[in-house]
Amino acid sequence: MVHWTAEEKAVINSVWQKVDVEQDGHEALTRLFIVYPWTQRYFSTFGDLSSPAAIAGNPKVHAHGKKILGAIDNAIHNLDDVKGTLHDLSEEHANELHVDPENFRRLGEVLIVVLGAKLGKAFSPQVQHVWEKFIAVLVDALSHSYH
Ligand code: HEM
Repeated sequence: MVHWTAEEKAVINSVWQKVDVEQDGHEALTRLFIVYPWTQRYFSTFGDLSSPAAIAGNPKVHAHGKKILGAIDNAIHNLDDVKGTLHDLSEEHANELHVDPENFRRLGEVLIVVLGAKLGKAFSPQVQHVWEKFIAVLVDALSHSYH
């Protein structure tokens, strides 16, 4: 079981309060598709992803980014049981969507970049350190059904 100190929880929550699930989710998923283009292959139903402008302007990317950050929001509200909270999503990604779990790390990485760009100096090394732990817990929970 993951242990969180009161300080770690406070850091995660104070950053998350500044996040706009819709806008920042859109930015994170746009970044995922541009930085790691092979991740697009799972989203053949999304239509035009042929250029950075097409990706950024695609309404399905917008809607799906919000869904992803909505799930992360749920995990943050349940820090003491991230694994249980994301259990069904892990099953779905493993058994129905067949997403290579390495891609969860990539999503975590672009989220860190989005947070860093948004918070600037407030996203200090200490804050990043706590967020890297959260991302590791998130990736582990989503990867659970692959084990
Ligand atoms: C790491 C954080 C991630 C979270 C929290 C997350 C969350 C979600 C959520 C909430 C859904 C909607 C599930 C539903 O409505 O039943 C979803 C669907 C999906 N996810 Fe993820 N996801 C993540 C990463 C990824 C990655 C990295 C990929 C692939 C590269 C991926 C591929 C998909 C696909 C293909 C769908 C179905 C999309 C559709 O057809 O509407 N996910 N995900």
